[in-house]
Amino acid sequence: MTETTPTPGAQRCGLIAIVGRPNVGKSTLLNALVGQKVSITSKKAQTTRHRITGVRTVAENQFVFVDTPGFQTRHGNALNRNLNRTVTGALADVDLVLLVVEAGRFGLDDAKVLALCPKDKPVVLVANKLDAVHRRQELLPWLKDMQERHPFTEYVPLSAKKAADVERLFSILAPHLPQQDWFFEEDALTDRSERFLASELIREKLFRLTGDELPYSCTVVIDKWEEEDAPPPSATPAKGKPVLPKPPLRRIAASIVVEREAHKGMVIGEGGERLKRIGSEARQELERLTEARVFLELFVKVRSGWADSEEHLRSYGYE
Ligand SMILES: Nc1nc2c(ncn2[C@@H]2O[C@H](COP(=O)(O)OP(=O)(O)OP(=O)(O)O)[C@@H](O)[C@H]2O)c(=O)[nH]1
Repeated sequence: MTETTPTPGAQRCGLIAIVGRPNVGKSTLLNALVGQKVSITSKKAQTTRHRITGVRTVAENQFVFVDTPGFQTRHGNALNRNLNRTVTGALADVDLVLLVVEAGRFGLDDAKVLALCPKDKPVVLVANKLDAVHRRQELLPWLKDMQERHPFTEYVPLSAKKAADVERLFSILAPHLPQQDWFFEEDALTDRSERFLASELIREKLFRLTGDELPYSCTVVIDKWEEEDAPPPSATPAKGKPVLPKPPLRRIAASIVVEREAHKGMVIGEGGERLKRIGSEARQELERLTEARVFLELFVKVRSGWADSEEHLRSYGYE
């Protein structure tokens, strides 16, 4: 929702980090806030590994969202150490932190994320999945308990799946943004490249179509990305037929990197059916998002132990 440019000096703009343990609904909230799919949502925990920025401008306020991965508490391997660094790094330079928890619940994992939140910045408690709370009055003692844990700037029970709740969140957050000029054009949505969107989309299809069988440590690497301009309209068009411009073409090759040979089979599926479906669904969505024709080739590679090696992480861009 963008409106007319306000008078200079009245603009507010700030960086907002969305943090929380895995599976509390951070990606769902971000997607609802920025109004376009920039991050993937999945029933599988820990599917958000990248720092993603979404931008939304409402009246004179520009909200710049930084989606951070859940604070990893269970596994100590290099991948997760890397994630924790991302969380701390993302929080160092923001203006506002949204701590997402599930309404009525606050466990050890949530407490660990709260401990990472900066003490000198406003932290808003977003109590998500309100629709799943059947006895609302039971939330009152819980909210009181939360007040005792941290002097949160605001307490916002909501459901990230309800548009009205999400719009209300903007008006709650706006007064906490610093008064400064916008960082982005009014209609900017994300600073992520199409390449990144492509790998995220493939990953989303991968997890959706493999269900719970596949460990979260699988990743997608874009090996080739070629863009061809739209060809000029073909010679003489048939009489009376309009010449429609052809959309540009993207030639993309990507590898799904799995940890074990057995996982490779899961991704490929019987007779290659599953891999075919992952590719075809990702291609269709990419074509819609980029308004280009997409030629997508998918490969599956086994990279044993990659999640444990800092060196591999660097080569896959998890810095
Ligand atoms: N009932 C209900 N479910 C929700 C709501 N918001 C998110 N979910 C569900 O919670 C699950 C996790 O959502 P995500 O948005 O992927 O969670 P996340 O915190 O980004 O997870 P990680 O990527 O693992 O850190 C999904 O199955 C969502 O559909 C909500 O408001 N109500």
